Amino acid sequence: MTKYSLAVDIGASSGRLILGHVENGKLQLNEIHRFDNNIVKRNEHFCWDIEALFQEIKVGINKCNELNIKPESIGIDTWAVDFVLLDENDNLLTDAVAYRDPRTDGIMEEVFEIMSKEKLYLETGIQFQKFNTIYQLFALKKKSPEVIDKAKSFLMIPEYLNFLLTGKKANEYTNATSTQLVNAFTKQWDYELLAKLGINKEMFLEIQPPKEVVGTLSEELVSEFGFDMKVVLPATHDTGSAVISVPEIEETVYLSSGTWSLIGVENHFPICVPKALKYNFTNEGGLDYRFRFLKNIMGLWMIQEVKRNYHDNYSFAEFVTLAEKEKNFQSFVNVDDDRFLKPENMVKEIQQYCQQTNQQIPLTPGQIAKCVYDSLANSYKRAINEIEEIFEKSFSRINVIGGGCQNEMLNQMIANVTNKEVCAGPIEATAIGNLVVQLMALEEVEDIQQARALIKNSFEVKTYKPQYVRG
Ligand SMILES: Nc1ncnc2c1ncn2[C@@H]1O[C@H](COP(=O)(O)OP(=O)(O)O)[C@@H](O)[C@H]1O
Ligand SMILES: C[C@H](O)[C@H](O)[C@@H](O)C(=O)COP(=O)(O)O
Ligand SMILES: [Mg+2]
Repeated sequence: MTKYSLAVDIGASSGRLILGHVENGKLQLNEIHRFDNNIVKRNEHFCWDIEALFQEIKVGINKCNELNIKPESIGIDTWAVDFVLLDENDNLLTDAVAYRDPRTDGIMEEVFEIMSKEKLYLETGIQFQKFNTIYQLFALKKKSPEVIDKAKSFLMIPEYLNFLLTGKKANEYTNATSTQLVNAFTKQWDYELLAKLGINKEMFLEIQPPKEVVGTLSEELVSEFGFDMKVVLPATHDTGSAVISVPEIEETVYLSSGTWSLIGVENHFPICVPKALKYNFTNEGGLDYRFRFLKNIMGLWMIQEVKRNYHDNYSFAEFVTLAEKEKNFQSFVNVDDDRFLKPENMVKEIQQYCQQTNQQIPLTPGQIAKCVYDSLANSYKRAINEIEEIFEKSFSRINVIGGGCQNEMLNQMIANVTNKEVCAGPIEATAIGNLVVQLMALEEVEDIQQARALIKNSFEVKTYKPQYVRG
């Protein structure tokens, strides 16, 4: 009998539920539900509407009944770093505050007074993003120490959604590493660091690796859906799941291209050398305790905000078409400037940056989009140069995965500026990585090697060769 698994992949801009099963040696996908994921304002903070997200998950699960499919398992992955705290009665003590909220402004520097940046990096190997969980918790402790003291459970977003499904609580390794509170070598919570920060360690649970089963659905949900499922821990950090889907990981730089651009390589040990710190690379956890040596680049968030600024009058595909008509326009912004993390108006922010740097100011939607794409491609080139400097080797291939791999113009730009071959796909890399870990838990797939072979055999990737562009 065919065994189906259900992946719930919620990125920072959109969520999707995708059924997966193996048939004729290929992983067959069926997207059964898709929804927007928008930041909302609550109690003066930018937050995720976690209740709405859980309702969307339930809508998606119920659609299985319309298909007369009862999945064996479900697995949830989302963006990193964000969390909720529960009290002794498992009631929410906090909103699901979003990492783009300004509550962590200036906090990183305060933490460095307790533990130096260098020591923090040597112990955790995690990149310095001002919104890392460590800084969110320190900010919360400063503003509302009573909340931190009352907290009995720390759950990251996928883990809280698992709790709503099962009543069970578990912290998962790949996402836990994004907090900058896990020791890269022990792979456990860094209790000494927590003590120094005055954060109670009791609320952190034993870290579990991907493939573990959290539990099964609550009785209430079984009666609501009409069937039960195993709730499996995929790599619950979405990028952790995405990287599993890179079919040819050796000699490859992956670019997980979605709201964020996560660019890096797969490693089997953490690299915390001074140059990695200087270039702000991270060592986030991967499947089977691999490491994702990567860095965050602002990503397609910028074009998402541009789209919103133009009142959604243009689709993502239309922005590409408009940009292609502006081949002679070329201005660049530093995409990783904090000013682009959550500006009032992205279009104006980009125009102001170009004016302040004495460049041609993009005025049309096509010129704005071209500026974003050119700037992202340049940032990717710089990151790849840094990776090759650290590894003292050249990488021959770039694999773009995620929604952004549909941007053919950007794929070609990346090939041209890096002078490397670009492979694009799979689009739903995160959900695919989520699914294959569930299939491993169900013993349908043996290991990551077999999973990658299955993925290679199941999904087309499009190749882009460097082209000489007339100056
Ligand atoms: N048809 C398309 N053409 C070009 N770019 C696209 C297309 N569809 C989606 N994208 C890009 O993919 C991005 C979303 O990627 P996705 O991986 O779904 O994001 P996330 O997981 O962060 O929500 C969009 O911001 C957009 O820039
Ligand atoms: C805030 C984190 O850096 C972010 O979650 C990143 O790690 C990530 O995974 C983003 O994934 P998207 O699919 O939302 O781009
Ligand atoms: Mg994503």
